[in-house]
Amino acid sequence: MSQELRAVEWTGTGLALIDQTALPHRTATVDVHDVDTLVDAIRRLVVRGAPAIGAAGAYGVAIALLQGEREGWTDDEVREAVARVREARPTAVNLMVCVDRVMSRFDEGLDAVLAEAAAVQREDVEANRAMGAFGADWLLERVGADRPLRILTHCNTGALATAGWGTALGVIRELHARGRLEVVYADETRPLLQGSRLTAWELVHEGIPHFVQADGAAAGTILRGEVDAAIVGADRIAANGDTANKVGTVGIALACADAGVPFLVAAPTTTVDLATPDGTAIHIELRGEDEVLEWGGVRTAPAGSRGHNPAFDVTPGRLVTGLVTERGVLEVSKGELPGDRLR
Ligand SMILES: CSC[C@H]1O[C@H](OP(=O)(O)O)[C@H](O)[C@@H]1O
Repeated sequence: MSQELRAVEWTGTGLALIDQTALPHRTATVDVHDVDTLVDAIRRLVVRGAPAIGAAGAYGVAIALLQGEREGWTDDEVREAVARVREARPTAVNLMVCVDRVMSRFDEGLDAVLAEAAAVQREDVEANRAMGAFGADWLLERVGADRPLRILTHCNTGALATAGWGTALGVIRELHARGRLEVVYADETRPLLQGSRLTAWELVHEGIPHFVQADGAAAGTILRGEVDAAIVGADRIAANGDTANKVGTVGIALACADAGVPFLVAAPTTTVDLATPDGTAIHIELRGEDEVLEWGGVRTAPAGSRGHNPAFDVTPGRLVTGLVTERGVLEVSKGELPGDRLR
């Protein structure tokens, strides 16, 4: 059920976004008919996940066009509104790539913009399905064809984070569909708990066996040999394979390297940014201090404490065993680099 849900849905006159801040205990949608509401929804992670915000940004061009018609905006004012959508979050390159792709059809009018946005969404689901197969094939061939696998993942990379099926969670779904998944260890993923709230919600709905664990448990789980591989998503992948992903990812990669456990990144090629040479050039979003100082509106840290809240970290390409894309698996740590292979 959850694998088929649509985090981003065009209604014909606007967007219906699953409100991911409300899950798992409440299902709600946010209806979007104007640019300010869309920018707010992206910034508050109502809609989140690199490919999902890419799809939302793609349709954001149509939202700006329709609002411009209602409010009598000039083309320049519509373009300025689209730029605010494009800049709503800085790290996930999918947002910029998808907005730019749809804007290439701006002068053809609303129908062309909607057709391009629909293509963005359709192609993302197709890419995720292909990634699922490539990733499952790679894992079963390299890690263990003789028994079901134990997989660790971080944050949420499922249908909620994409146009459908998922990236890393799409590989996990594929293993489960093939009867080759024993268990998933899902990091809760502080501070916004995308793992315990969203990944667990998707896994429960599909009967996929899993544990939710504290982020701090991940390295020990890996070093004790309790998982066969780790697989995560990505928000921006540089030409040398350095990968920006949810904060906490690099610790998992370091533990995998020490334990000799494969560390896989699953992402569509729309997440690869060949214009960024390496991870030092990736803008890491710093989010509000309160997200780490409180939970559910209740302050957990004492007054006087400051919050340090980078939303992502960068895993060096040398630690990426494999980059799973819709075009196959690049063994980045062995020198198969996105910049060489994906131009
Ligand atoms: C399928 S990409 C998901 C990617 O995006 C998440 O970030 P956020 O929840 O802040 O949008 C996280 O980095 C995931 O790996």
